[in-house]
Amino acid sequence: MAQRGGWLAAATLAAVAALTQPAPLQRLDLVIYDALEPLARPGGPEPRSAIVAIDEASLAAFGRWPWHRGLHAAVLDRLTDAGAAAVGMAVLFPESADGDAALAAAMQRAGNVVLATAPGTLPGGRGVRDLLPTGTLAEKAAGIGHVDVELDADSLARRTFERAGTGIPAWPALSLAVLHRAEPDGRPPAEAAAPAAANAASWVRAGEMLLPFPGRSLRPPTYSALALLRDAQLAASLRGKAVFVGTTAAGLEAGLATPGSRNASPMPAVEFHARAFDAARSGHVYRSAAPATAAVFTLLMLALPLAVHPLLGLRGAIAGSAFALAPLVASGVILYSTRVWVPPAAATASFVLGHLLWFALYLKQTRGSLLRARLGAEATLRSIADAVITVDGAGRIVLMNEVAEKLAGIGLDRVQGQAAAGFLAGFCSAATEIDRLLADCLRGHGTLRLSEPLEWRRPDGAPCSLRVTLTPIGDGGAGAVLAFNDVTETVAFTARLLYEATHDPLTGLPNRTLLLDRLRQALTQAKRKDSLVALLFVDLDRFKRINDSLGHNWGDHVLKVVAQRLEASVRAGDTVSRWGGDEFIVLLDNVTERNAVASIAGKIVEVLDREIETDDGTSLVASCSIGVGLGPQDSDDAETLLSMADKAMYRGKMEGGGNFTFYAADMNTWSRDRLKMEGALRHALANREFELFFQPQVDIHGNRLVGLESLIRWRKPGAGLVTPATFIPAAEECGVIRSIGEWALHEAAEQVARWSAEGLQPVPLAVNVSARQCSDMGVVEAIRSALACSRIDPGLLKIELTESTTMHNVDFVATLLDSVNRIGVGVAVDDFGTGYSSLSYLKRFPITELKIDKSFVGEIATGGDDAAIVRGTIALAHGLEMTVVAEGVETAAQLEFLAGHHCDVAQGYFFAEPMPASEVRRWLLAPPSQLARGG
Ligand SMILES: Nc1nc2c(ncn2[C@@H]2O[C@H](COP(=O)(O)O[C@H]3[C@@H](O)[C@H](n4cnc5c(=O)[nH]c(N)nc54)O[C@@H]3COP(=O)(O)O)[C@@H](O)[C@H]2O)c(=O)[nH]1
Repeated sequence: MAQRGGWLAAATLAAVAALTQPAPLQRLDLVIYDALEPLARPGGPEPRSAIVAIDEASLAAFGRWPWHRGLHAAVLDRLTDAGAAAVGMAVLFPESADGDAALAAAMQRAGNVVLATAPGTLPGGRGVRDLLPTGTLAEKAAGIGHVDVELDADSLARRTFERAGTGIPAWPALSLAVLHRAEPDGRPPAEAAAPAAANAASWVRAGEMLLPFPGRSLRPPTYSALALLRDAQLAASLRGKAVFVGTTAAGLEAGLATPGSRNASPMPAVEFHARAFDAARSGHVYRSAAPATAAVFTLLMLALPLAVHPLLGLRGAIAGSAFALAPLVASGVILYSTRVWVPPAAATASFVLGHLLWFALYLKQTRGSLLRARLGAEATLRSIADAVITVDGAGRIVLMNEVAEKLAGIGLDRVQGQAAAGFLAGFCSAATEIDRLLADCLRGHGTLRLSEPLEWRRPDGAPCSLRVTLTPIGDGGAGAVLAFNDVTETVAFTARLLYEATHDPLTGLPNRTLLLDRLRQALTQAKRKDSLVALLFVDLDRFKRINDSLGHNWGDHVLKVVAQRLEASVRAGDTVSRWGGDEFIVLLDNVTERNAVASIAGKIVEVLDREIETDDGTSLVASCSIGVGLGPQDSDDAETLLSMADKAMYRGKMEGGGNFTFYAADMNTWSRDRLKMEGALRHALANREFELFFQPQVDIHGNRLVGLESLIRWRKPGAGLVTPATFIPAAEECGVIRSIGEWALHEAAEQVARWSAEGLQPVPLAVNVSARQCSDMGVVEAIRSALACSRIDPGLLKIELTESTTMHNVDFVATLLDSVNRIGVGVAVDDFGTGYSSLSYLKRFPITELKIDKSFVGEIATGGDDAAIVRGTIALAHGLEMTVVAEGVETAAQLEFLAGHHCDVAQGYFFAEPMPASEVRRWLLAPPSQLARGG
C-alpha cells in the first residue's frame, strides 16, 4: 500500500507540474484549439467591418509616415460622407502634430470615431503607461479603445481582451468600442472594475476574447486610403460599415501571425481588430475555462485509469487507452456548445500518465506474482518426492531438483547443458524411448507418459522403478519437465498381488487363472506351428482319505511333495499348476507326438506312486489317475480341452485308477448319460422311489431261516420295477451311491425294527455296500446312525462287500471293517472267488461270512473245477472260522452237494426269489420244515 501511495503521489506531482509548467502543453492545446475551433464555428454572417489600409500605394502618393494629420482628417471626411457607421482608428496619436486641429474637426464632424490606445513604456523602463491620443484629439473622439493583442505561447495572435489599461483595465477593446458606436443598441463595453490592488506600473487585462479566424472568403474588405480619397464612388460602398483605419504597408506594420495566416503573410493589426469586431458582433467569441475547472478535469482524468483499469483487467485497460481521446472530444463538445475553451492537453497527459502509471503498477504486480510463482515452484521442486529434470527446447538439461541429483548421484552443475537422453542412458535402458517421447513433447504433443515404469539403477547399483511423465513448458517450444515418480514399492506390491492372484499359496504352483492363460496361448501357438499341446489332469487317488485319517498337515505335505515331483517330471518350459484340492494340471507345450505324452504321463504315475515320507518317518503312497487331452487335436478351446482331460481322468479312475487315460470321443456320451442318470437317481431318492426286497438265507443242516439279504429295487414311475444292475453302477460312478447306500442301511435297520415291533423273531439282515462307499469312513457313520435311529441289536445287521472292494485298498478297508466289527455289525464278503483275494489280507479282516459267488454254484452238481473251488472255499472259510453262504442255489442237487461238503447256509431261487417285506413275514413265522421251495 505504501508503495502504491508513493506512485500516486508521484503521479499527482507530475500532473500538478504539467499544470504549473504549462508551456509545452499550452502549445499542444493551441494546436488542438486551432484544429477544433473551425469545427465548432457555425457559418457566420458577412463581415460588417471594412478596412481602410494605409498601404504602400498610399504612402507612395501621400509621402512618408507619419502622415500629416490633415490627411487623416481627409480620410475621415470621406468616410463621413460615405455614411460609415463608425470608424476605428487603429493608429496611435500620443503626441501633438501638425494638422491636429483639422483632424479634431473631422472627428467632430463624424461624431463616431474611436481612437486607439496601447501600453507604452515609461522613460527609463520604470513601468508602462497608456499611450492615449493627445488631449485635442481625445476630446473630439467618440471613444477610445485599446489595441492590445496577446500573443500565445506559439507567438500567434488569437486573443484580445474586453478591457485593458495601465493599473486598471480602463479601456475597452477598439473592436468593442467601435461596435458600441456602430450599433448603439448593442452590448456596451463593460465598465472597468477596479482591481483590488491596482498597480499603476503594469498593464492589466480583463475579459479574454478568443477569436475565430474565418477563411479568406469572410475577410473584411480592404480599401487603399489612396483609392478612397481619389474615388468618391468607392467610398460609397462603405456606407453603414464599421471601418477600421490602419497601416498595412510593409515596413510600417509587422503584422500579427495568426492561425489563419500561418502559411500566408502575417495579418495586419487593423485586420485583427476588424475581425474582432465581426466576431464580437456575431457573438462568435470564445472564453478559456477557469484554471480550477481545467485542474479538476485534469485530476479526474488522472484518477480515471487508476480507478477503472483494475476492474477491467489487462485487455480492458488496453482497450481503455482509447479514453485518452476523451478530453479532446469533451473539449470540442464544450467549445461547440458553450463557447468555453477547456484546454485538453493536460487532461490527456494526465490520463496517459495515469494509464502508464497503472501499467507500471500492473507490471510491478505481475513481476511480483511471477517472482512469487518462481519461488513457489522452486520450493515445490525442493519439497516434492519426485525427481524432476527440466530441459530446454533442445532437450538439454536446465534444472534438476535434489531428489533427481540423489537419484543420479550427480550434481546439476556437472550435467547442466547435457542432452537429457544421453544423461539418462547411463541409468536406464529406456533412454531412447524417453528421447522419442521428449521430442514429441517438445513438438507440442502435450503431456506424455512412459507406458511402463522405468527400471532405474541407482548410483549404488540398487534398482528402482520410476513412473516417467513429460510435461511441456507452454506449448513445448520452451522446453519440458521430466518427472520421475518412484513407484518401486507399488510395482513390487503389484507384482506380489499378481503372483498371489495367479499362484497357489500352498504349493507355489500357477493356479487356474494362470494355467488357463498359458493354455490359451499354447493352443494359439500350437495351431500356428502345427504342434500339440498336452493337458494332463492329475487327480490323487487317496488324498481324501489321507486328509481325513491323517490330518490336514499331512495332506498339505503330500500336496507339496506331489507338486515338487510333478515339476521335476517335466521340462522347465512346461506348466505344472494346482487346479484345486488334490487335482493338478500339467501343460506340456510344443509336443510333437502322442507317444511322448504317454511316456511323460507314465513317468508321473510312476513317481507319484512312490512313498512319501514325513520327518517322523511315517510314509504313504499317493497314487494318481491322469486324464490326457491333446490340443488342438481334441479341441482348440481351453475350457473344452480341460473338460476332456477331466473326463478321461474320471474314466481312468472308474477303471481302477493308478494310470493315465487319453480322452476318447465316447467319453462325452458316457458323461452325458451319467449326468442324466445322476439327476434321475437323486430325484428317485427324494421321491422315495427306492424300496428294499429281501432274499432268505437258509441253514442247510437245520433247514431254518438264518438270515436275509436286502436287495434294492427302483419302482420307477412309468418303467415298473428296475433292478439294481441297471442303476447301481451309474450311482457308483456319479457318487449318488453314498446317499443311496445310507438310505438302504437306514431302511434295512428300520425294517428289522418294524418286524420286531410286530412280534416276529428277526434274523440278521445283510445290506450290500459298494466299493465307493468304502473309500472313506462315511459308511461307519451311516451304520451308527441307522442303528441309533432304529434301536435294533447291531448283531441283526450285516454288511456285504465284494471281494474286489476289500482287496482294492487293503489297509483302509481293514481299518474300516475293524470299526464296523467294533460296533457289533457282521461283515460278509460277497461274490467270493471272482477276485484275487490275498489270504493273508483276508485273515486280517474281521470277516464273519464268505459268500460263494453263484457262478461257481451253478455247475457244482456236475463236478469239475467249480465243485473243487467250492469245496476249497468251504474249507478255507471254515479254517478262518467264517460262515460259508452259497449264492444262487437253484436246485436240490446243488443243495445236496453243498450239504455234503458242509456248506453252512444256502441262498437262491431254490428257496425263494427276492421279495417285498410283506412277504417276508411268512418266512419269519414259518417252522423250519416248511422252508424248502414250494413248501
Ligand atoms: N450297493 C448295493 N448293491 C446292491 C443293493 N442291492 C442289490 N445290489 C447289488 O445288485 C446286484 C444285483 O442284485 P439283484 O438283481 O437283486 O440280484 C440278486 C438276486 O436276485 C440274484 N439271485 C439270488 N438267487 C439267485 C439264483 O438262484 N439264481 C440267479 N440267477 N440269481 C439269483 O443274485 C443277486 C444277489 O447276489 P449277491 O448280492 O451277490 O448276493 C447284487 O449282486 C448287488 O451287488 C444295495 O442295496 N446296495
